Amino acid sequence: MTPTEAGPTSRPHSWRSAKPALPGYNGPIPLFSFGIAMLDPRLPLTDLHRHLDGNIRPQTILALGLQHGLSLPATELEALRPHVQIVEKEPSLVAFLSKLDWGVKVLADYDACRRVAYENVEDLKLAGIDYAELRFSPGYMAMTHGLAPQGVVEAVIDGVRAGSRDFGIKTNLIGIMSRTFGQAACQQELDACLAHAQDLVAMDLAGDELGFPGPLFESHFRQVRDAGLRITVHAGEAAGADSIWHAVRALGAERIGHGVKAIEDPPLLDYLAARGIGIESCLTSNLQTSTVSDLSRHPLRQFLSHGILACLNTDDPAVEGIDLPHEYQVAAPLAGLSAEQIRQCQLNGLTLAFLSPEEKRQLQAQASART
Ligand SMILES: O=c1[nH]cnc2c1ncn2[C@@H]1O[C@H](CO)[C@@H](O)[C@H]1O
Ligand SMILES: [Zn+2]
Repeated sequence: MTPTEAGPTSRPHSWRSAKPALPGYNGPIPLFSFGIAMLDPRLPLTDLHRHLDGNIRPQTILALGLQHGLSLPATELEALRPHVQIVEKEPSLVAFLSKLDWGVKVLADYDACRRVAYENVEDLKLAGIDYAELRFSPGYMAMTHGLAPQGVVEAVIDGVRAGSRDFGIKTNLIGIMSRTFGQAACQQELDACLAHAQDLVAMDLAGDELGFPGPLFESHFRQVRDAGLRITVHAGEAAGADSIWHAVRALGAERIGHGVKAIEDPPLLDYLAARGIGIESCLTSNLQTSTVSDLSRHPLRQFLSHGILACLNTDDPAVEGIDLPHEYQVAAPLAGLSAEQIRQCQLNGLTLAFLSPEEKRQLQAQASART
């Protein structure tokens, strides 16, 4: 794929699904989402919640499958697509997550991990993103072919660093513990990440929130805090507001991934707003996991009007068949956000980034300088 000149409003690249990936998008799209730029080019565009291992291109899955002689459910792109991309709303988070599996099943060696990490940065460029925090689960990426999680961490660092250099995009990495595989597997992922703590900005907990609740991971996050890494936790997506309370009070989360269920607990809304705890919203993902039944019912606009620092992000863009411009230009208007609230999300992305004040100033200065 050749990198193209892509501004923030460029169309998704051709390997994305040709049509909107969702039943929810077949309805009318508000007129005001056309013709009015929902992205402010004078502000940096950030994606703070983006799984690198949930953004493996379908073509790359095919290519790696062929290269390593693996048997895939299909040998052509269009036939493979329904196995690796959401084509219909899934009934649950766990059903949605199974769509990520083929992407990691083709990671047969460290070069494959390096390749997908590198391509992830090219995708940022194609989407017009200025800064991203790419998160990944080394154990999940390692498990099919018996790779060492620490080797995966090294390959991902290497690939993302090369991509950042070649495509000129600022990135940071967040390590994920995949709760779905239990406490011991998470400890292995944590050990692999902490061996390279200087190359990561934060740790996260992702996967099956209902089956593996936060209290199982308190000792893990004690180690994360001791290592001086920042903390974001997936919470209030499949489980309720209690899961968010636990993430902020017991695990030390400064940001919450999704946090949709906070809307059920007004004192929690007050708490998040008062403490400046960010909510990393991922609108299309929340629709595709059936966390919300319809984007018009998504609580993001209420979070914003409550003064919570919420921002717009992708989650697993290749699996969802979207990228960040779609979230700003289509999903956010469908979720009832005003143009001013959408701009506030863009601002909040910079505020919430795991960057120093000086790095934020630099990103802002670069955006201000473009015409
Ligand atoms: O929306 C999500 N909610 C919870 N966990 C997720 C989501 N998307 C991906 N993962 C999980 O993150 C790890 C890979 O980075 C895997 O554990 C995957 O299941
Ligand atoms: Zn996520």
